[in-house]
Amino acid sequence: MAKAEHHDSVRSWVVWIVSITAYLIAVTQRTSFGVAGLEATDRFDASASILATFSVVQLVVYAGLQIPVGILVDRWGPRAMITGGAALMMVGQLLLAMADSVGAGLVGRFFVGAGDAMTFVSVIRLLPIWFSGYRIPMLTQATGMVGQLGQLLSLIPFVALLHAWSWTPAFLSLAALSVLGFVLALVLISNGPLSNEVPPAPARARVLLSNAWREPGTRLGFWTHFTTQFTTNVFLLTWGYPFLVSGQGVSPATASGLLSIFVLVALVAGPVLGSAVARHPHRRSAIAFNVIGAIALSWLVVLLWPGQAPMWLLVVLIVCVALGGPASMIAFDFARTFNPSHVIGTATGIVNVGGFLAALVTVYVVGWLLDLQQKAAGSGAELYSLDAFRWALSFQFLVLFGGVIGMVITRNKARRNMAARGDYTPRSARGLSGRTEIE
Ligand SMILES: NCCCC[C@H](N)C(=O)NCC(=O)O
Repeated sequence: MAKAEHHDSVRSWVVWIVSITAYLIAVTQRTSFGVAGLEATDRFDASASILATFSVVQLVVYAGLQIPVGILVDRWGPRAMITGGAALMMVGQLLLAMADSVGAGLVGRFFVGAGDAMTFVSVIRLLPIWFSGYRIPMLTQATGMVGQLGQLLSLIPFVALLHAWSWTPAFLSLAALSVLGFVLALVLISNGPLSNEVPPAPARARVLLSNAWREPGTRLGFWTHFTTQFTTNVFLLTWGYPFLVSGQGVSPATASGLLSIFVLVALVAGPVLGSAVARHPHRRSAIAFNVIGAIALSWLVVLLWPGQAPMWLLVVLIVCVALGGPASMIAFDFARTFNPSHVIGTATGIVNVGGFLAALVTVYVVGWLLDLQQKAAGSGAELYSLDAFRWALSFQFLVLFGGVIGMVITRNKARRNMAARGDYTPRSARGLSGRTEIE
């Protein structure tokens, strides 16, 4: 991509800092309900499965809105979407602050999920507007990393507020945080000089979607996100903790320590992968395949290990699974570089469905397989035994395999298209030609 005059300017950095602040706030809103589980159980007089419904509703809303959001980012620009997202999250947290029934709480969580869904894709869309190509892979990684710090805001100050002030004031302060995000985004984010490139009137949604989907590079991004990210989500959102504690016999405190390795790995691996992608854009899918190989191999060894795995092996597993988070950001690079600028939002939305869809399916099927084995073993059988986990978590290999097939097919298709345009040769794939932006 040619460097425009406004690229990498002071204004660019202001827009980026404000937009990642909006994303950080969105991740805080996203993760706030999870850390208030015990208080929510009391407030709504809820069972574990009702509590789980709150997370599922939020994830389904998030994943389901990615494509509409991507299309709207291309039509209205990222600024409207980030400010709109902050407004929706504010409404959602207000409703949650006042809610005293499960139904009212779920409506609040629906709004939070919808506002959250509008943020990340818009922030990623701002990067090629404001920065030159070589900076974008690093900034994409940095965006992902900063966003994850939002989880710390939920874990530390929000939990402290919840304990000191109770439910309503704590959730009202989260609503106030989104007001801050709204005002900052409204005042300081701009769609840039390219904003007048938004394509004109009707049928745009269908056309944008079909243009983005027909591009094999978008589908390569979808499958890359699908395959790299889902094991991280499955581990962090649901099955990691019970697998470690009940399956592997690790103490709850050690399990929490092991889960915090995810943040460490993201902080270290993000810049490494970002600079690798910036220096070797022709190696992007190879980098993703290596991470996927490490995830599959580490799971294979842990699940085949006779008895409980030693601590060093569990650490290796978690490091490999955690690499999936930063590796999944490569998928957005495919969306950006294979599509014309007026379709990048839509393509980014499509890509961002991948990992969340794979995670939703896997979380559900693993739970179903655990239940099934318990039923088959008869009454009194342990739900979370190590052997039950071995079979249930093996479902991940099917998803990994399906994702890799999708990646190989779409990568080959992307290469064929590029070869037809004269943009790809086996030499360029080895990085010897000086051409950039291939997979
Ligand atoms: N450093 C890991 C960040 C992973 C981010 C992830 N790939 C992603 O797709 N995030 C979307 C979001 O809305 O957070």
